Amino acid sequence: MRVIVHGGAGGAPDDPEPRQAVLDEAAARGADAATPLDAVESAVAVLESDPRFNAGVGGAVQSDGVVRTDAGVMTSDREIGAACSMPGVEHAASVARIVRDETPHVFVSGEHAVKLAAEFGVETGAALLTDETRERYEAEDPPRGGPREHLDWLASRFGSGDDRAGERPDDGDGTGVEASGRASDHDTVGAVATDGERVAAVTSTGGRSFALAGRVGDVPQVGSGFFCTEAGGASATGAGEDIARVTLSRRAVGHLDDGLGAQEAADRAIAEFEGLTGSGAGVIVLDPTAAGADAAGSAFNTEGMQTSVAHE
Ligand SMILES: NC(=O)C[C@H](N)C(=O)O
Repeated sequence: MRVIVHGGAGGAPDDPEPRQAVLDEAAARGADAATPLDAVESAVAVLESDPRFNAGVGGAVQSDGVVRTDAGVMTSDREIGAACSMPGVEHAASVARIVRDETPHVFVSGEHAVKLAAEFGVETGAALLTDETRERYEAEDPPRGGPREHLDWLASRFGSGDDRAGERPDDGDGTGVEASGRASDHDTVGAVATDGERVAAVTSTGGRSFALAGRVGDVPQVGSGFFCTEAGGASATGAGEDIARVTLSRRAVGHLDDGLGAQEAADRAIAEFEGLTGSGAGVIVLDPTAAGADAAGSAFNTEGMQTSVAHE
């Protein structure tokens, strides 16, 4: 099994070494699995349980002080499962897999996704809000009223929390965001795996900090946060609204379809994303037909995106 994982694109992390160790562990866990689908689920489960990443425990908080998780999974036979807006669900990717495996649907949301998780044995009621995230939220004078008050509150705050998803380094031309405040150590996670024939891709997240309660980004949207065909798979991270606008993962896999290698496909998809949106993102790509280092590619236009590749 060959597996590539990412720990999110955004600001440069304060503690890259311990984060890299967790990513390496996640990739190794995936490489041991029996199928590509088992591989991506087990790899991402390691990252969802680690508060250094913005998925599961340590996920981004929404405007009402609640962490809601989202995930999507797809396999090369074009079977899809996605689940979103789940408070208290650490392993969102496992719920996405349940949607794929156990329902005739491709996407289940909110309280019904949480009920589905509980009935199929995925833990619910987990404490996803860390003390650090709660303190940061409470320091922002949280809104009390309805969505209009929340929108006013988040106008200057959305995406400015620990995740800083999609933030690009300031290159002096005014298109980037000047690095300020605390560097990111929390970000979306994803994995792509192949056994040389079958492929699976998954992405899991807590979304973006200080988004409107109920906001759902690119991550559980097929073609945006994740995509997979016989040509290969991709998992994206970064500014979710912009990723959805250009269906970044579909774009990367489309370049594999057109005959590009994994690295070229990732590079081209990010170049196109930047050209179309001026925003920041990253993507990992896996090509089941390639061998060795050529099989995996990754690209980002943010300050950082850590990845790990393992092969069993
Ligand atoms: N950190 C991230 O990658 C955030 C994710 N793409 C979202 O917008 O929900």
